[in-house]
Amino acid sequence: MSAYTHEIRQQVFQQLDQVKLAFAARGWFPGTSGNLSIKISSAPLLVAVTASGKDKTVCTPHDYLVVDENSKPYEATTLKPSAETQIHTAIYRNIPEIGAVFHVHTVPNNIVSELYGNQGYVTLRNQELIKGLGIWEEGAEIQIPIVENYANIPRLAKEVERVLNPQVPGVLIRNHGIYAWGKNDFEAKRHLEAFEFLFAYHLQWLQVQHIAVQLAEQHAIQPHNPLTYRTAGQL
Ligand SMILES: CSCCC(=O)C(=O)COP(=O)(O)O
Ligand SMILES: [Zn+2]
Repeated sequence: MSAYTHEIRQQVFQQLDQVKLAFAARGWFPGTSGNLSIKISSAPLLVAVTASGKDKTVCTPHDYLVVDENSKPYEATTLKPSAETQIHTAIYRNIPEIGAVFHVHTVPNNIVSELYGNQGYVTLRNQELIKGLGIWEEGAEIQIPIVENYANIPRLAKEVERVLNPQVPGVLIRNHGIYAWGKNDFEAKRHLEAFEFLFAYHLQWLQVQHIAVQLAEQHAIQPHNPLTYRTAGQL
């Protein structure tokens, strides 16, 4: 990472704008939810992060600020960093090679987090898009950690820190959303998109499976697809 300059800050803010508008176009920031960050430097840790409570469907000169390793503004500003900045800095501290952390609230990530919240993780397998997470082995199976949605952000950040697995670039917060990261903004975006596809697929598959079982019962036949016999948690 380069040393901090005004030019670098502007460049990183522009990168954040691009990611923000792409996610906003998908409706991934309902009700001002979500936050984004890109690392500017590792030593000292400096991170450009979204300001709290902003409408993320638009771009203004007051959307981002730079924070330090303590999640405090690095320069004088009237902007407040995202209320969840400590989760971002905790992830950067624990996985030093990453360069971007993105957080969105979507219906699929919320439902999956609730469905498997008691278990503390969701297992996904048999999906090509697991490769989108940078996991290329054949027949890969991944477990995405799920933590409780503590209102106390330092506690929530500690909980996220506790379950971090550098092999799986994301953590779900129950009935809240997902944090995903990557070595840069391009990779973090790819990871987040892959997670969201996998969650949407998983939920639709559960619905189709349910319909297949109902139809089979109505017609007193075995459901056609052998995958139907897997338990939901294994899908
Ligand atoms: C209105 S959503 C509740 C807060 C939240 O979960 C979130 O992601 C946005 O918080 P921020 O302070 O980053 O705007
Ligand atoms: Zn949030």
